[in-house]
Amino acid sequence: MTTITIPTLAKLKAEQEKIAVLTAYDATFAQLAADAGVEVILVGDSLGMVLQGHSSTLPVNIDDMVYHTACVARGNARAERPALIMADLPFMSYGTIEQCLESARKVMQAGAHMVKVEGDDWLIPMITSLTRQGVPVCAHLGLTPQAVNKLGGYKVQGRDSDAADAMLAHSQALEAAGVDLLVLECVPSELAARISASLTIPVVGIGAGAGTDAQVLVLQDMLGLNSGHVPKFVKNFMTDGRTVQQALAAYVAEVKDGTFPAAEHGFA
Ligand SMILES: Nc1nc(=O)c2c([nH]1)NC[C@@H]1CN(c3ccc(C(=O)N[C@@H](CCC(=O)O)C(=O)O)cc3)CN21
Ligand SMILES: CC(C)C(=O)C(=O)O
Ligand SMILES: [Mg+2]
Repeated sequence: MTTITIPTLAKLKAEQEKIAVLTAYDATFAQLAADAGVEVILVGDSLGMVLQGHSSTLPVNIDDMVYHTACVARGNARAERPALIMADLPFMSYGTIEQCLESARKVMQAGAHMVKVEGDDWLIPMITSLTRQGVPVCAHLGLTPQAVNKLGGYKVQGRDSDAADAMLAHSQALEAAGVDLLVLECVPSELAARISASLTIPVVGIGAGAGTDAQVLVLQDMLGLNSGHVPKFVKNFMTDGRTVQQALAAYVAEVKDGTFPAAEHGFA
């Protein structure tokens, strides 16, 4: 079997097969995730919270992302069927075209196959440039953790009808600008389903209900390693005496057959 590519993901959406995404930040878990059948590994800037112990993703810098992307790329390469590696561009590393291209160059040269950026319309010049340079892009809408200070907390987004209409319009503009994938985080399930149905590109949900084309969770969260407040969208798969490998396989199976997410993992 060959590595997962952008066209593979588009084909999975077209064939209505759900796509399983997980974060990983190191070689061991990257290989385990790929071997469990995860199609996309996200080297998320959530590593600032999960690995570094910060209370937001803002302290993460591009060198952190390069280091963890390189670790993940080495583990992923040992998998029987490597996943597609997506790397978050961290806070304030993509505000201008020049800075965005330089940040993307660093993570792509470290082994990423795609970059992810948080934001709406304002990203279009950066997306256009990345796309022209051959860099696949994932956009991230809804709860965008890098904007936590503006949003006033980790809260569900797009609840009123104006915000919902704006999110749909932004997602369509981002697709038209060339993005290959879209993450929707903490968005009412009905809105996320409406956006997913209106786009050709796959939509990845986290706290966005069962109507998206793909699901993502933070690896530690789905292994039950969460401390403190556990977000509503998290499900612990490390149950029933499972090994880590079995928990990862259960996650992939439940995403594929639609068992996860259940209604209780989404927002109205
Ligand atoms: N371990 C971990 N898991 C994540 O999913 C995650 C991170 N870290 N770090 C970066 C962001 C931050 N995320 C978060 C953090 C908290 C909530 C949360 O508590 N949400 C409330 C919703 C409140 C409302 O109704 O508006 C919840 O109860 O789920 C959501 C996303 C998602 N990301
Ligand atoms: C939660 C996902 C979507 C993310 O951006 C991250 O892990 O950083
Ligand atoms: Mg992130």
